[in-house]
Amino acid sequence: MIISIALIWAVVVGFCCLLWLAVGIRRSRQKKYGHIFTCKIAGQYIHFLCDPFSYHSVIRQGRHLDWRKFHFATSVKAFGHDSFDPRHGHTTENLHQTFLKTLQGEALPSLIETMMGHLQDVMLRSDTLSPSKNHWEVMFESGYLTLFGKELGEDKCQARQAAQKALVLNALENFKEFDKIFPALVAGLPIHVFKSAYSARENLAKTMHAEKLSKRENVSDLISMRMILNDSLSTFNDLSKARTHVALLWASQANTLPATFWSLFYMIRSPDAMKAACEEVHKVLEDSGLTADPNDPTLKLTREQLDNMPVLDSIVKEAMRLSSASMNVRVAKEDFLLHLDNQEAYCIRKDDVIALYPPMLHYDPEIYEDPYEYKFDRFLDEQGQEKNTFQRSGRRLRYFYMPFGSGVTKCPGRFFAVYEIKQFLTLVLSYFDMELLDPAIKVPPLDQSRAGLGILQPTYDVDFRHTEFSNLYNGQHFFQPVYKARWSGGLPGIKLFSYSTTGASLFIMPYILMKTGLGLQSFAMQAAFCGFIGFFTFLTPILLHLITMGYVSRLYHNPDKDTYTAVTYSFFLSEKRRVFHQKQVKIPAVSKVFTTFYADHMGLLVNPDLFPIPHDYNHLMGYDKPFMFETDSINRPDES
Ligand code: HEM
Repeated sequence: MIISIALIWAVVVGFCCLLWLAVGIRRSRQKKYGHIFTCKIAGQYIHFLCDPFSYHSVIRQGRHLDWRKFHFATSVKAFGHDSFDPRHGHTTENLHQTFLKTLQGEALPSLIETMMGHLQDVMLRSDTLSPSKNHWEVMFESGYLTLFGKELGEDKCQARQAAQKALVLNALENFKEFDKIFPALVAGLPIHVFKSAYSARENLAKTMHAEKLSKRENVSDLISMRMILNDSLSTFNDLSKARTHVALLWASQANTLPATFWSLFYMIRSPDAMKAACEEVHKVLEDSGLTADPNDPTLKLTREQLDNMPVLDSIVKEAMRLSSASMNVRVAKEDFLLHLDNQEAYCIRKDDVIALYPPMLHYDPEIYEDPYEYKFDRFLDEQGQEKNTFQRSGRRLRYFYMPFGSGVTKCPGRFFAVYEIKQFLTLVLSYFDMELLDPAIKVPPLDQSRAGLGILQPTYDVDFRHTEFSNLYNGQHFFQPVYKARWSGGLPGIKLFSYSTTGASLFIMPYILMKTGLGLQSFAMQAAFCGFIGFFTFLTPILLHLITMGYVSRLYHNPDKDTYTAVTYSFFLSEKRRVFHQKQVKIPAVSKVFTTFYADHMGLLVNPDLFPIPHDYNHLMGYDKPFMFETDSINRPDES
């Protein structure tokens, strides 16, 4: 049975890739085969349901369909623990109930609070080691500590904290190594084939033995309760128990990490999304009287405050719509008739598999206009609140968004997962000015080798650049720059290119002199040649620097003090910050090509059209000040 399940899964995954690649295959299939089509694989029938209006018939068929068989067998194969299926006699735990109790409802506020604390510690606290800035690391470390607690408690001693961090980063390395081969394990390959992945999984398990976990502090209810139930209701040995915790680590991270990446990537890439998200975060903090101070990162957001962020919600949903590919699988317990929405009935045999593949919905142009485009406000209604109504062929859909699965097997951690990502985005927007290293970067393709397993990862990682706000304004709370140059990312690249050509020309000059014979001729000839080439060699980078030294890549405004911070580039390509007061802004009497205004005698260049809010430009230039007429200075007509 296990082998046939593995075979089916392997073919199902391959099939998903094909579905994905063949654009519009769903519609062509549906036209050709109707609302459902069937493949016979290794003697087993797999029915792919295409019509979203018929999904309900599968999801509510609890009596005829078995969801446990497939899930439990998959978990045993990948993680190597004994079966959770009560029919196999190793445990009587109702795992599903454990998840609901410890991940939803009353369990959420404490999970949210703990996660928020860890996120800020990991992102900003530098009293221990250099804080993590890579989003994969930040999310893994914070999520790991939230579920599994801290081995060394809240001990603030530097060496202990460093040891703690090293442990978590080591767990991340093991997690990545194991996660890489996860699709192969689900497809039925034995883990022993992959030596490094096997030892990675076992290393993780070693850290999760009961005696290790019991020494940790602030362990979540989920893990504490699972430890108790492992001991009281199962016959699992110690290793098997530890491996069940590895399974939970995987479930809590494998989808959350790529979902966070896509949410951050798409948000930063879309100026409209960024602006709307900043405004929303700003408003929630302001209404709650909260201030994000990077020098004292102790922001707390309640569940209600996070619920009150529909824009962030839509940003996350849209990112997951585009990247999720989780397969919903059920196995028939007996022969029965599956009634479809078009009034037809379909014969299902015992042990047949029924599969729902959400990307068929997520990329359906009849449900989502321009389905391959990222629209941050796709899940917002006209009032800017969560949109819950989607239609197809004029009929309201019950199932239109399914990254978390469906029915009884729906991800029990889904609420926490969305809160985690919203918390992460809120903190990024509050504490950092983040941008893509390459603003023109294309969306990385999805790694289709994981089709069927959840949120797909990008085929390559993307670099972000960030500056902590405290570096700009000693702890003053403020948000995104009021101005961003179009070329802010490209300028260092151009300068670097110019420097490299200068370096290359200096490098090959002696060679040219020797080869052409110029080096052997008179000194005057050599001097003339070197002077001519050298002039252009050095002139270009110097000129480039002189022209661009006042080129403002970003401009921040501190409304409390009415001061500005302009970010420019130095000769050596590092970022330079100039702080000046609005009163120090002087407009040149005659307009200049490379100077828009002088700030404390330094000429700076901005493009007025690139201020998202025109008032910001007017304020900078002092155009919003009232006009003053000095009546004394008006030439009065001669009264005599
Ligand atoms: C964006 C993040 C996440 C996504 C997209 C996601 C998606 C999923 C999916 C598709 C399933 C299988 C559902 C099915 O087979 O129908 C699942 C199962 C599960 N997820 Fe998540 N998940 C996420 C985050 C989390 C988190 C943060 C946790 C825990 C803290 C979690 C815990 C679980 C567990 C325990 C299961 C197994 C449920 C069972 O077998 O009864 N997930 N998840």
